[in-house]
Amino acid sequence: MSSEANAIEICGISKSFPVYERPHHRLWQMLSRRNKQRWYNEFVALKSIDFTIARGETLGVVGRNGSGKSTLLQIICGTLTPSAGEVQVNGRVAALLELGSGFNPEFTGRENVYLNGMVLGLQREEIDERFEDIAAFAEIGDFMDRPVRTYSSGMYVRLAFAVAINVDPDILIVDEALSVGDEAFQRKCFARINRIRENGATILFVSHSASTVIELCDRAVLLDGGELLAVGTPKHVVSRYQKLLYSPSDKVASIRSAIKLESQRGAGAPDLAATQPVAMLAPEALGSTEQCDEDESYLEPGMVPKSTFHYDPVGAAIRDPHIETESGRRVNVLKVGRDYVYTYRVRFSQAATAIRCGMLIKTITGLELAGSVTSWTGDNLPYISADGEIEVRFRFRCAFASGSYFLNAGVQGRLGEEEVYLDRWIDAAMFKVIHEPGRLATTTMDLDITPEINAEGVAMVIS
Ligand SMILES: Nc1ncnc2c1ncn2[C@@H]1O[C@H](COP(=O)(O)OP(=O)(O)OP(=O)(O)O)[C@@H](O)[C@H]1O
Repeated sequence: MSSEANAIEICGISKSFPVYERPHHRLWQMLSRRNKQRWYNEFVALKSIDFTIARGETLGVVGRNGSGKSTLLQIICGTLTPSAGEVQVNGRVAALLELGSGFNPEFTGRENVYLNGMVLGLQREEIDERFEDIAAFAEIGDFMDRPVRTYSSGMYVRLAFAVAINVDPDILIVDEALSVGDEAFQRKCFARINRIRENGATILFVSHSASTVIELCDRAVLLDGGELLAVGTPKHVVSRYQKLLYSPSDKVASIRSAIKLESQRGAGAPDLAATQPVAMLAPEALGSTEQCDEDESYLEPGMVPKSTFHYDPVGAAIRDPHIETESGRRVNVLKVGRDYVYTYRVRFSQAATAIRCGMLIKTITGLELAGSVTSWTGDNLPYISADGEIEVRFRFRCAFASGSYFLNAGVQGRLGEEEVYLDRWIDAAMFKVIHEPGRLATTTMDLDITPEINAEGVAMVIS
């Protein structure tokens, strides 16, 4: 099956794991090999995956948690054996899989660099030559001569990345590793990945970040429940991934089948070589997915922040912070360009004066994007009695590009002479904005900017 034009050929790969209901069943299984009794159930993590990756291609792998991405990458790297099927890998693979793999924790960074380099096929002298570059890229200073078990996760990734990119890989596999480490380091890594890519290497990139996949990859695949659901341009695949991710749970099954059907119809045989043009899919194939598109916005009940921090309240309590449509329907998956209301109630247990209520919208990294207060001085809410309750409403236009956002809520006021926070919640609520094909915003804010190109005196509006 092998073709030299392909870096990786994956043919009918399946992978099952034994799952034991009770820990001692594993032991019983070992002891009962001869009498053929089975003490485990099989969990199928990958089901008949077929695709090829051309040399020099950058492929994004997206999918919900547990969809089989890491399992697939581990099979490609050779650290897991498939239960069925074949993988053909042409070239030297350097992989950055999840933290904890690759290095021996008892050895120093330096020793691990040599070990890793040799595993990846370099001679000791070659590693000697590259060692300074590796150390300079990793920026871990004296930690290079300390055992890796003493490293922070950021240091670990720095060193692992420094090794992986300095062994001249033919194939570089990156599994979300870049999400650890500070932004400056992440930028440096992306710049280096781009250089590796320009030099003709093949890159496999697993990411949950839509914008990264769209920016970095030539093509993408969507895995779901161990199945290859879609293959195509990054934008196309990411939009299908986001539909799955953000759809209400009762619609997931129909959206999943629509995507699958669309792939079968539009893309033909499942073996999609990179050279094969990506079919643009028939609109009717999406069926219920289009129906979901027509919903302006909806509520994903399980989508609540896990980072909520509630300061001790003094004299008032914020209740039920949430977003709703103007007609009062609760939502947390929003559409760009539409108006919404962020609202909460405040119940006072002490009388307060000069009351000001506030809100703040932040990105996932904590970058503050927009905020508002009901007034700067509190003069529009001069007094509330001890048993009073108010409703606070902040109407806003969703001017954010696709992604996740977090909301704070806070109430300030005077108890006697002193101005204090009466109640304050960090990450009180969250929302997501769905990616909409055709929108051209490139960063966090989507201000509906209309680009225009003037060519030879003729004005063209880009639509
Ligand atoms: N050794 C194992 N034994 C049993 N089940 C496993 C094993 N390894 C993985 N799985 C299961 O296989 C499925 C796919 O796992 P995998 O780690 O490949 O998913 P993923 O797409 O990488 O997920 P995530 O985005 O959360 O990292 C999951 O349901 C996982 O629980």
